[in-house]
Amino acid sequence: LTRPDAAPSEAPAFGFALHATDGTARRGTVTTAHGEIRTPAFMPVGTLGTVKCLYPEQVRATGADILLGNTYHLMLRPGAERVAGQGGLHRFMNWPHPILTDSGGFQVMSLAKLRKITEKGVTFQSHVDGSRHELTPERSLEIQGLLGSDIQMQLDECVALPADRREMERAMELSLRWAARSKAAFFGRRGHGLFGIVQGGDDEELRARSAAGLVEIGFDGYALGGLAVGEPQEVMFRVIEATAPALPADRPRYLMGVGTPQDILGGVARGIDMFDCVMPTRAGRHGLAYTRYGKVNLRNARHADDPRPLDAASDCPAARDWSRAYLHHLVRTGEALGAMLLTHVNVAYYQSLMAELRVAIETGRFAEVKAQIEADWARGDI
Ligand SMILES: CNc1nc2cc3c(=O)[nH]c(N)nc3c(CCO)c2[nH]1
Repeated sequence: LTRPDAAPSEAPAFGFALHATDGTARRGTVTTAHGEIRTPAFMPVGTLGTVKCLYPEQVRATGADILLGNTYHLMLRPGAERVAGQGGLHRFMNWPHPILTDSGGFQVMSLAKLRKITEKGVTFQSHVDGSRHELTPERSLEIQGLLGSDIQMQLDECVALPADRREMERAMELSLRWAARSKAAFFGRRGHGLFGIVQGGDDEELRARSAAGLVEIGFDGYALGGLAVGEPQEVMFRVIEATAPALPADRPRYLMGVGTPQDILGGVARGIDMFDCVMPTRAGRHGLAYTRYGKVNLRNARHADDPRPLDAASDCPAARDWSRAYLHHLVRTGEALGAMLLTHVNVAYYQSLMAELRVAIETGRFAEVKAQIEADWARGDI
């Protein structure tokens, strides 16, 4: 792995290598200035420069190669220039491995107040203190550069579904124009990549136009945006099936904001390489555990006298070394250790799922492993 303080000249060039495919499932490696990412990969979300309730080394020990940070949140607190002054986000949060930052557009639309979208960019009021801010494709990349993230995302406009076709077309075409401005503004230090984001809602023709437009501009990777915004799973899968084949096979494909273990399994099967979702971390803080046999709600009184760990076979200490009775007690009393242990359980489960899928694709057993995973989920936690 590259030293976190590697001088730009020593950093490896940004790249993607495809090692194996099994059907449309892909096994690859993304190379960045701060190290390699084994795909299919799940990125735990570290919105404010922390994966909530976990130490960075715990996150690393679960098998995570890359974290996600957010331009919107970090530009408001503590400020991009301040993070840069502290040596950048890797140093600031003591995570010397790859980081991907989202561009802020999605978070503005879902969090900020008084948002206004123009050709230039988006203006908004902070949800924290009401202060006014502007994000343009150029300023978003300037912020991501100050943070020092290894994979930077273009500023885009994501519309909630269902939406009418004109609205999806307008946002898709604006995002494409912003993609071109992002490419022009991106000063890609060695080992840092810029991803374009496919929009177009649930309309396959709009998605095809967006993908073709992005490929024409040329990016280091391509994200599928505008999904996991309220549409049924089968709509999401249909959009992936229509879009993935239109993207270059030799570039990473990132499905933004996805998802449940079931969404991820279906996304990997359809050719997606990278995922991010707040689900494992957020659920952990709410007493919900993800295990190989499905979800377990530790708030439920049925666990009050259960001496068993969540998963005795897990290599995650939080799933192995404490009883359900104890976890139930911590959740019911609102003890911080409850959120810490269940976040650890969930992030470790998501990483173990990705590791199992990577091996399955390498060994040509993806269909068989997928069926076994789905059978374990159906069996449920007993
Ligand atoms: C939870 N669902 C979700 N859908 C998304 C869709 C988008 C999108 O279309 N564009 C950008 N820039 N980010 C997105 C994000 C944040 C990723 O964590 C999404 N997150």
